[in-house]
Amino acid sequence: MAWRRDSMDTERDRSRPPAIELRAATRAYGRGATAVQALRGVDLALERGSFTAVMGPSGSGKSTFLQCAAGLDRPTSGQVLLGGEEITHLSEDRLTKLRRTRVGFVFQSFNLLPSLTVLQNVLLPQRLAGERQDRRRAQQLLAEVGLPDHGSRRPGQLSGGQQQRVAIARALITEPEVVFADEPTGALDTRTAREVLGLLRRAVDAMGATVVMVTHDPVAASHADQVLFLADGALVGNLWHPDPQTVADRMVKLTAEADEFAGAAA
Ligand SMILES: Nc1ncnc2c1ncn2[C@@H]1O[C@H](COP(=O)(O)OP(=O)(O)OP(=O)(O)O)[C@@H](O)[C@H]1O
Repeated sequence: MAWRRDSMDTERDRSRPPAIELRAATRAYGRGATAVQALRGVDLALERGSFTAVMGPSGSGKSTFLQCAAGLDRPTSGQVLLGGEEITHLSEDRLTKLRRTRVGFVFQSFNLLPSLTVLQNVLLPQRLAGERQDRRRAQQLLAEVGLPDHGSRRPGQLSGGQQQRVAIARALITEPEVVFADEPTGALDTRTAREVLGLLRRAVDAMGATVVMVTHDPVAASHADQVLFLADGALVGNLWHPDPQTVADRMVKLTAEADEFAGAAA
């Protein structure tokens, strides 16, 4: 059963390196006096089988963090390790391969290819990586996300929530080390959003997937094990076992501080 992980896996996980690690990661856009410090020395390690939400005021560096951690962008200095392997200095070709096989992505806008069937979309990462396309696993994943009979349809024939379920199946097909989700519920209504978050939670609990999710929504964040808070490019706090109200209170405080800072700088 694709969702179940056995206790042996849990034992093994303890002796394995973190799924993702950042060491003193910085990212500056531009140079000299006009440079923007989007990340200012971020240190963190996220264990395999964990679900982490990343929050922060607008412009705090969440997208930059996600892009550097996922190998879509390179930090200006510092290191990013995926499953213990330093990826900062990999060639473009190797980074591209890594993104196709060792990292999964779920985007706000689903990003399915409209001309492919649902099943072909799920298989796309394996196809792009030149790997054997495991139709059985793709079908199984579609069943797991509640779409057992939708494989031959086109994305345009599905609702937004169903498309996001397909995107989750696609993100899991290669058994990636980390699934990065960027506002995965931003385009969904409340009930559908809850279902999608429940699926991400199940992927972590039952499959041992590791999920890192950027979100503005305290309710979405409360599905994670931990929330990391970013402000002005730095990690300024975290919250284990988050509840929506505590997350919302922290965000109000951080946003007020960011506005105050921006006001003082203007
Ligand atoms: N390509 C770029 N060139 C210059 N500055 C950039 C670039 N991308 C981001 N920035 C700046 O870096 C900082 C962090 O941006 P980032 O998009 O990572 O923040 P964010 O927390 O994801 O914001 P939001 O919640 O609004 O999406 C901001 O000051 C932003 O203006």
